[in-house]
Amino acid sequence: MSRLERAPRVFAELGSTNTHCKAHLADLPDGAAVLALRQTAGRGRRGKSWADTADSGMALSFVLKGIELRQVAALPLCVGLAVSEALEEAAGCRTEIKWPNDLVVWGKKVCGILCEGVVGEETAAVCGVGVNLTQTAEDFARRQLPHGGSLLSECGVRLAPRELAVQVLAHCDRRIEQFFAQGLPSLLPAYRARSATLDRTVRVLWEGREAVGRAVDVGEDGSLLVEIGGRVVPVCSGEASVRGLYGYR
Ligand SMILES: O=C(O)CCCC[C@@H]1SC[C@@H]2NC(=O)N[C@@H]21
Repeated sequence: MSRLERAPRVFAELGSTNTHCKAHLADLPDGAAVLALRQTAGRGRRGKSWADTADSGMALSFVLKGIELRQVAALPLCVGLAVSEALEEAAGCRTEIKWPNDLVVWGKKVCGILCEGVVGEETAAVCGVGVNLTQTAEDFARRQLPHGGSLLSECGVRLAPRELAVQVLAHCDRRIEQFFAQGLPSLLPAYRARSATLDRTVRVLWEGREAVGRAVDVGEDGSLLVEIGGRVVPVCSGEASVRGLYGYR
């Protein structure tokens, strides 16, 4: 029995699939999935925008109801792993995971994930997945996104959003079931094996301060463990921004 809808509800245009799911949460069942063929006000992490995906990307969100708030913090890693696996299957191209859940190929970001907790009568999460499908290097250069890439520009593969969404939902379903049954620690070996961050020198920015250290592991709660000045410090994704010094943003 699958929890996530296998065939998403398809809209020709939405502002943001995440915003749509949050606004219609009461009417959407647990596991509902929404795909927009064009997104006019896509949202990214840390209040950033996620550019229009008309004909060039996949904008997909799904709803998880009855989730505990503490689980929402670890969910992005689970979804990042699942989408990385889905892209490998669909595009035949290995994506690495930049902690917590940006997916990169050759250091270029091809997918961003935004998981948001919603507190109401019952706690829910809305997870949004944006995949760059067909943009060219020139498109990213024009938009001043030197670290942006697409599955076409980095892997040479042209995928259609509807078909990819079905594969992404199948992989998310499997990993989310594991996440709820066995917890994040059971996913960490597979997550670590795809990490673009571990064993790298990283710059951690939080509350206006900056420190350079080495990313040594991911904790059981999903925090990044960074060795700074001989001490291992857990960094939570909600609190700090982590940038790799080499190879990726
Ligand atoms: O890298 C990021 O900052 C996260 C980007 C998440 C983009 C996706 S596209 C589908 C869903 N709807 C949104 O408005 N955002 C997410």
